[in-house]
Amino acid sequence: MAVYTDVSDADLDAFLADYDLGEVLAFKGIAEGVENSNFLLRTEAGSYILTLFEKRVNAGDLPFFLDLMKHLVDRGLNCPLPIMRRDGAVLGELCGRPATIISFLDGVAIRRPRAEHCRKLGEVLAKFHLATADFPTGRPNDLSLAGWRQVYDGIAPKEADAAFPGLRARMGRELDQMDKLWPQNLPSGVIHADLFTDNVFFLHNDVSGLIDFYFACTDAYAYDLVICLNAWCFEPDMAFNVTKARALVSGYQSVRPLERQEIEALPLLARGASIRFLVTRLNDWLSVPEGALVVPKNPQEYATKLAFHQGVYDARFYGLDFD
Ligand SMILES: Nc1ncnc2c1ncn2[C@@H]1O[C@H](COP(=O)(O)OP(=O)(O)OP(=O)(O)O)[C@@H](O)[C@H]1O
Ligand SMILES: N[C@@H](CCO)C(=O)O
Repeated sequence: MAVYTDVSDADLDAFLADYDLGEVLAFKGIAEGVENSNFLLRTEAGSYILTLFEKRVNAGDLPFFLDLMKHLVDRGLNCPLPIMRRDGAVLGELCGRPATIISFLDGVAIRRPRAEHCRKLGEVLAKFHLATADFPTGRPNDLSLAGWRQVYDGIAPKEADAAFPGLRARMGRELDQMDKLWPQNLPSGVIHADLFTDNVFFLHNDVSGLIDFYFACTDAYAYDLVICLNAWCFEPDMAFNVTKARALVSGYQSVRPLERQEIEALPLLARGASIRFLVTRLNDWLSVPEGALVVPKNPQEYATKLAFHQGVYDARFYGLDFD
């Protein structure tokens, strides 16, 4: 359960005094997620999610995320809307953390996606990229090359080697490779950057909404696509499912065709998308704060995905047809 910060009734009442949401009817910590503290909040006015921003989110970036959600809703993409306080602000402070209330989205996250879900995901991802093309601001990706290195450098070698022998050294070699090979100048814009299965809701076999925009940033569109490829197209035994990959990519291309340079860059981007989650997972695995209710995610999964992509020669491995 991702609850890093306990919120007492008195804290909650003081925070809600700035809102027009009526009496609290229910308030409980949410069992999913690893980044922030999330609570389901039901009041006389409706159902909401209360989020306290923890470790990785910079308070200065929050207006970007919250404005982005409003922009996406204006463009017809279903995602949560930040709820305004009486003074018009959408951000406050609770238990010493930046905190916000967003609308609750109906829908179910699919734990074991099938190819048709991957196709729908591809379509909605491309729509997201088109919808953000006129979003007026950007945010550098602080979890790209320099950011991966920074997280990696903060990982204690002894502890890492005790938990996962040899893994840290392999990661170091891959980071050196990425520094040399990372593709530049690909078509870019605002990307979601964390569109895992728990962040995409489905209803009646259609995508009903997207959540969790707190890694959104400016980066290559194709990088967002391979983050999804990693998160959606491997089986629980880590076998790569090319049918799902083909469905994902063709769903994406039905809305936004990839350029040749993007297709050629996919294997390297997929390696980067693997090391990105590998470094944060290994870091988090070794540093669960005392008292936090969280189940850290296993880094080994992304080490296996990285090894797969290191053996990929070109995008045909992902089910793309090109000459
Ligand atoms: N607007 C929403 N409507 C309905 N449920 C939500 C909403 N926002 C969050 N949730 C629920 O809370 C859970 C955790 O939210 P979220 O994914 O934003 O947390 P996180 O800590 O950032 O997690 P992650 O590990 O995916 O980064 C989601 O999996 C979902 O069940
Ligand atoms: N989606 C991330 C956690 C949130 O950043 C992961 O699975 O490692």
